[in-house]
Amino acid sequence: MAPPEVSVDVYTNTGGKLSTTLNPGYSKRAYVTFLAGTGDYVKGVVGLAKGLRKVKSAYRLVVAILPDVPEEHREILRSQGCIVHEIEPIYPPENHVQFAMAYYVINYSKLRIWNFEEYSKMVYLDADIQVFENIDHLFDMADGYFYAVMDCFCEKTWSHSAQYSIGYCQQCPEKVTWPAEMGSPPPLYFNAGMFVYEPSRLTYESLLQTLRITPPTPFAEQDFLNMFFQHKYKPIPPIYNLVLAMLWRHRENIELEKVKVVHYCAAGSKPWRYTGKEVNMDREDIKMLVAKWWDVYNDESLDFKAEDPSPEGETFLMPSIMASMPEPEISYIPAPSAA
Ligand SMILES: O=c1ccn([C@@H]2O[C@H](COP(=O)(O)OP(=O)(O)O[C@H]3O[C@H](CO)[C@H](O)[C@H](O)[C@H]3O)[C@@H](O)[C@H]2O)c(=O)[nH]1
Ligand SMILES: O[C@H]1[C@H](O)[C@@H](O)[C@H](O)[C@@H](O)[C@H]1O
Ligand SMILES: [Mn+2]
Repeated sequence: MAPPEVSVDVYTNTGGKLSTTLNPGYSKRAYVTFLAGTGDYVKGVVGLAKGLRKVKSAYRLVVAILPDVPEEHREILRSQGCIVHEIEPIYPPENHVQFAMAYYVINYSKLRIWNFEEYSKMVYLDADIQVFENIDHLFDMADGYFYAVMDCFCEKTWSHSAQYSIGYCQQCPEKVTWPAEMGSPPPLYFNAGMFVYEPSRLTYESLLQTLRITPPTPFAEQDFLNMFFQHKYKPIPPIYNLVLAMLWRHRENIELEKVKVVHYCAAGSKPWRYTGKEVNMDREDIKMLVAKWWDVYNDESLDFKAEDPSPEGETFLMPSIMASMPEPEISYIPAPSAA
């Protein structure tokens, strides 16, 4: 049976409030990011909030913050229209593991976002991500899966892995094939800087319980989520999370002009720390993408204004329109053959 239509207040990312008759399901969507510490990642979140506004996203940005984020930074985020949601840190079980980056340990706290049950569907985005085109259609994909973009194993951060020492990457599995004597190739592995998921108390509890018996590994919660959602994972095209190393490792897999979401994760590429000195950082495409991030960040017209009326042509999808919409065009990347 169809859910009842009720009148609800919907706050849009552009600051408007739409009081209208809707299927309540559509108001229960939001973007979510994560912020820890007193450092400069807060700039990334501000940039992201402004980026989502620029592309006229219909949904708010929730920021899951650890207790160590200073009040001053929380205030900046609220003044940019973000919903600030404090979470408790999560620590993995004790183990002597070397994380690919020492600070990755804090990322286990991200698991708390499965407890945000006031939302039925969320799109998680790292603070070092920028959205250059509207991706609201990702919320319309079928429930019951975990959607994310396949990662690349070619950078030095992967040097601890078998993939790296063999020279195997799932982005070009035919180039260096997985040695038969090592069994079947590893399952598809996603980058956990961007994903589409459904908050659920049951899943949340299962995540925490599983973590208790799972020793930490170099890519922290990214490895953990890959293991946990292995059978629910559906790859989406790299335009939804351009891991920058793809530009010099697998250029043939990327249509740069079609990219909607850029992930400034390569060493030296965080726009707010960018110097251009690190390896690959003097590339023209990188300079262009860093400049594009700054354009959004510095654009005062994108600052949140609480009194703004909802703009005309807001891309808010009414159920009746939704019904006549074609399915979003997602061409799933085929899995590499197990042979
Ligand atoms: O001091 C910090 C460090 C990190 N973060 C948050 O944690 C996220 C993850 O950190 P990075 O973006 O620096 O990490 P990478 O993109 O290099 O790492 C990748 O691997 C990580 C393994 O823990 C995570 O899965 C992450 O989402 C994934 O993109 C940041 O975007 C930001 O949201 C902070 O708030 N403050
Ligand atoms: O999974 C990792 C991780 O996201 C790193 O931050 C990034 O630099 C690597 O390229 C990627 O493969
Ligand atoms: Mn990141």
